[in-house]
Amino acid sequence: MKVAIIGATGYSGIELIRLLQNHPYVEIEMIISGSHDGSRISEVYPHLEEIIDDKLVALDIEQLEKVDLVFFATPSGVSKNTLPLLMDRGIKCIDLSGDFRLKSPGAYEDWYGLEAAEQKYLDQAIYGLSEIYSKKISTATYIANPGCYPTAVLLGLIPALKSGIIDPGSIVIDGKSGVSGAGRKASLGTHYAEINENVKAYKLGRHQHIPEIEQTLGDVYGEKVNITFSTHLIPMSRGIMCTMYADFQQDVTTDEIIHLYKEYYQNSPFVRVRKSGIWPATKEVAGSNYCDLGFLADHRTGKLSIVSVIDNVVKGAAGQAIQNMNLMNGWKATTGLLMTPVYP
Ligand SMILES: NC(=O)C1=CN([C@@H]2O[C@H](COP(=O)(O)OP(=O)(O)OC[C@H]3O[C@@H](n4cnc5c(N)ncnc54)[C@H](OP(=O)(O)O)[C@@H]3O)[C@@H](O)[C@H]2O)C=CC1
Ligand SMILES: CC(=O)N[C@@H](CCC(=O)OP(=O)(O)O)C(=O)O
Repeated sequence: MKVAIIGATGYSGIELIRLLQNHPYVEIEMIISGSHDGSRISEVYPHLEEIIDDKLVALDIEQLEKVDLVFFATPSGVSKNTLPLLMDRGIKCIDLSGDFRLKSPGAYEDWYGLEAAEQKYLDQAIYGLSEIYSKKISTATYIANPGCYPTAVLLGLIPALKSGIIDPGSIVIDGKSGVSGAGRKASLGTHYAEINENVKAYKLGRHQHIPEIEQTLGDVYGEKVNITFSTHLIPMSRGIMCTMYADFQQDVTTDEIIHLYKEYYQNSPFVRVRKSGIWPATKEVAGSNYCDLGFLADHRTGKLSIVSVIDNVVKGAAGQAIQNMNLMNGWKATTGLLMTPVYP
């Protein structure tokens, strides 16, 4: 199958290229770059020298008719204009940005501060949280790939919420991300001296992933769910940890919770559930498509704690996008994605 990548020189684009090198059924036909067209990809990223030397090309919608699927690895605000042109031509797309995740144009405009795509285009995109919506994804033509934090949060919360164990009104999420989550473009907030030996809270109460998480929790629970979500930037390159807290509605033990999650994810090879007392760490998923989960049912406080870790660029972006491409094509979800995490 032939694919194209738009926004290839960003962190998610380059991760798509790395992962697709090992995919048995995919050939990268076009690597599209607005900033470096005419250069070789290995000139922009020397670690690819003698591995992949393709020339970067400028975007040309007509040329995309040659490929079977297009990945958008562009910032929010780009695909909402370009992806509808591909929808009109029936070309399969997976969008890694936030442009097609929210079903309400008003919510997108409120949280992203940008004009939304037309409703008829938003309606065609399926939210690509692979483990939860695999059936819908298998027949989809257009995928809105989830955000990095929502992937970690939703995989951690959904089984407990659906089973009625936790009070949906009591959910508090503490999220921490490595700096690659902010993309490759330099900025004051991600400058070395600002980040090194520092931890910063940011976007409290106004993070664009709040409506995305609430939309999906509401969908699986059947009622509106509001969350408290606090995000922090920490001095590492890759990785997200979300620690979540919620009040019990039922009397359950940690072992019962672990049993529930193991059953829920028994056919989900990328979700790994830790034993009681063992907590997942970001290094344990680095460079891989795994989401690892740990649990504590604390009867002293009446609260459930859930720890969820992913690699933001893999399971939080390029890896999950490839998992979705696999599901869309009827291939095994793990095709090309079974890497052992990089440790240490
Ligand atoms: N980094 C992460 O952990 C995650 C990122 N995402 C989402 O994936 C998308 C890409 O993120 P990421 O790779 O981190 O971002 P980067 O900033 O690293 O890269 C984005 C790339 O998009 C292209 N681009 C930038 N501005 C424009 C523009 N105005 N019009 C068209 N193309 C543009 C550029 O590539 P070129 O010049 O080659 O065209 C740029 O390198 C974003 O929407 C992000 O929110 C989602 C989950 C996790
Ligand atoms: C560390 C950091 O800045 N992370 C980004 C994640 C952005 C992202 O990937 O999300 P969208 O695709 O929804 O834009 C943030 O918190 O906004």
